[in-house]
Amino acid sequence: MTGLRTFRLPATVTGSDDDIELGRRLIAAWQTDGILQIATDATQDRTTADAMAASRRFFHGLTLEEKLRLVSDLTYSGYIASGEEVTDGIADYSEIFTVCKDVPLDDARVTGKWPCHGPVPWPDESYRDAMREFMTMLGSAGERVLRLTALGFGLPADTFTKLTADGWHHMRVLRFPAKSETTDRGIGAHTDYGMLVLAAQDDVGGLYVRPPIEGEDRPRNWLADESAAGCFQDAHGWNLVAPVEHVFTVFPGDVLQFITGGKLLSTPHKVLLNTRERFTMAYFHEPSFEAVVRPLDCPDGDALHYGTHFTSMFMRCYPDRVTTRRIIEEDRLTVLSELRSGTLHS
Ligand SMILES: O=C(O)CCC(=O)C(=O)O
Ligand SMILES: [Fe+2]
Repeated sequence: MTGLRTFRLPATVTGSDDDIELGRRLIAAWQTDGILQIATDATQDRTTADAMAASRRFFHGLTLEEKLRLVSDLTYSGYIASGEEVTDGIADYSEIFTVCKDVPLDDARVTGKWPCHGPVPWPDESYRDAMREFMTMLGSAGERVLRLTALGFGLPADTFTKLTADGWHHMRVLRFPAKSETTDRGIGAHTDYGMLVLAAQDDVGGLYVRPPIEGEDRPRNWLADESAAGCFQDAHGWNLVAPVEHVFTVFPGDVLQFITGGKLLSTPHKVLLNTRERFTMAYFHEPSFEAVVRPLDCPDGDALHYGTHFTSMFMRCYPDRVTTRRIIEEDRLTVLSELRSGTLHS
């Protein structure tokens, strides 16, 4: 795909006429292309390059055995070997390090057996610091994009960011091998789960997105009987996100589709392997784990509990992981139902 729209974010979003106009243009870009680009400056490019270098060092420098030790039965943070993740029941070939909120063992949510809560099994401190800095940078952009988006819809600037205070922001640091004679599957078609996906990729290419298509019904991925996993996988209508320097890409996730009643759609995407290995980092800007989200134009409508959505999606992607098994064995889903009904607080 050529010519994605590229925008420059203001340092702060005050609600000025320029902000409102920019917000409208972001919305229009997503409604046409499903994805847009944010221009980066030299400082941001340096932070991205440092994180990419840490990612290469990790994936290339450690043996498989060393990487496989970086797993936790408390949190989905940590290493995911090629072939371990499944999308729509089919193995993906990405090799991943996932970073979720780094919650210490003595935190009440960990001792209280909240699912998905625990310390990140970092490979080392320099990797941790590079990833944290990159996530903080994208988090700042994510907050501004959400404020602009609210303004673009004619809503108060904090409509979405009210939900992202103490957000369950997380990231997937990915390496894709070169394609083989037997497969070019990277990751199957899916949508991501929260507000926004902000990503930086290297120069190889392999990500495809599906823009909104007139008359095409999109699954509501948060419902137990509707799934975006595998949807439209082999259909026409996918566009390559060509690698471009000095930008990161941004598209909406499931929670924005839910909250806007489908005015913004959670962008389906998939990854094909290329002729060279590929590195990318996808950061997810999310509501807090405890957030209960309601559609803007139907405040009495069904609610979406973000922590429940996150937990179900990760259990679906990693059915055999120790983390999933512990959630089931210790009945940690009961904690989620208590959180949903408001009988439990952090
Ligand atoms: O490889 C990419 O660019 C996107 C990866 C992705 O979709 C994900 O990690 O959820
Ligand atoms: Fe994704």
